[in-house]
Amino acid sequence: MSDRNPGCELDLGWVNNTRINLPAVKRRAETLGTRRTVKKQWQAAWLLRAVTCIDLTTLSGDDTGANVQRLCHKAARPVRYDIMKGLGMEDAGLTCGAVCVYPARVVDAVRELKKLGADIPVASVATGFPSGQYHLKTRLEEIKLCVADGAKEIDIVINREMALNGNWQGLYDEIKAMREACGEAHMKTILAVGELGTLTNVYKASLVAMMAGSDFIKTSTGKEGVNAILPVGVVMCRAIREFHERTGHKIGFKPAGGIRAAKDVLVWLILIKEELGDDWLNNQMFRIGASGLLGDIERQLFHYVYGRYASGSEIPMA
Ligand SMILES: O=C[C@H](O)COP(=O)(O)O
Repeated sequence: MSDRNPGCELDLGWVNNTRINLPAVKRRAETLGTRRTVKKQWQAAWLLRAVTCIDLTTLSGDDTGANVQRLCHKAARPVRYDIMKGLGMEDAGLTCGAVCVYPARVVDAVRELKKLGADIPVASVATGFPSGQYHLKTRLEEIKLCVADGAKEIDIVINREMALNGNWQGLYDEIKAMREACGEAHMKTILAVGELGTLTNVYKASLVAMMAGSDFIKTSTGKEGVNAILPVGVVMCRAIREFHERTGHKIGFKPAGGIRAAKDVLVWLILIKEELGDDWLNNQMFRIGASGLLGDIERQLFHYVYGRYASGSEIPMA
C-alpha cells in the first residue's frame, strides 16, 4: 500500500460544517451507471481489475478451516485457467486483493496462503465485529491478537452509539487507539452506514475516521439492513476527496456488503474513476468486500471468452 495516513488533530469545526445536498447525491448515484458504457474487451479488463480489488470474504458462524482453505485457493487463482488463457492473461499472476475472515480463522488463512506461496494479505475483522458493542479494552486486545496471528489488515467497526450522539471526540479517540493497536497492519474503518441514520453522519464519521489515521474507510459489515449503496459511496468518496485536498493524504475506499453482480461492480468502478480518479483504481486504494461477487464475474468472463454462459458445473468453485 502507499504511504500511510498519519492522521491529524480532530478538527471539529470542519466536521460540524458538513452539509449534504440529498437530492443532488441521489441524482448523482442514479445516473452513475447510465452515462458511460463499458463493453466487450474493456468490460473484461475492468472485471479483471475488479477481481484484483476483491477482499474475498467469509464471515459466517459456521466457518471452518476447510472452507477458509477453499477460499484461499480461490483468492490465489480467482479465475479458471482456460478463461485466463482465452483472455491472454494466463501469466499475469492475478489474485484477489485479500482474504477476509473472522479473528479465529486468521491462523487458518495465513497457513494456507503460505502453503500456496501466495502473496495475499489476510484481513481480519475485529473490535467486536459486527456490532462493536463491547468494552474498548477487549476490542483493542482483539486487534492485537489478530495481528499476532498474522493479519496484515484489520477491518475495525466504529462505535455507532458515539456517532449517533455526535460524540466525535470520543469516536476519534477510540479509532486512534485502534490504529495504534494495529501497528504495521493497515486499518480499514467500517462505518456501518446503515446504522448511522443520515448521510450527514456518514460524511462526518468518514472525516473523523480519516483524521484518526484510518488507511481505508469501508461502508458496511455486510450484516446491517442497508449495506453498500451508491448514494453512500458518493458521500464517502467526496469525503475522501476533500480530506485529500486539505491534508494531501490519500485514503482508500472499500464498499462491502451485498455486492453480488458484475454489472454492479462496474458502476462502483465508474464511481471511483469519476469521483476520485485513476490513482484510486487499484487494490492499494480500492477494495470491494464481497463473499458472492467473484462467481458472477467469472461467469461474465466465461461468456466473453466462449460466447455462452457457463452451467453451474463448469464453474464449480464460483
Ligand atoms: O466485509 C465484507 C462483507 O461482510 C461481505 O458482505 P457480503 O457477504 O454481502 O458480500
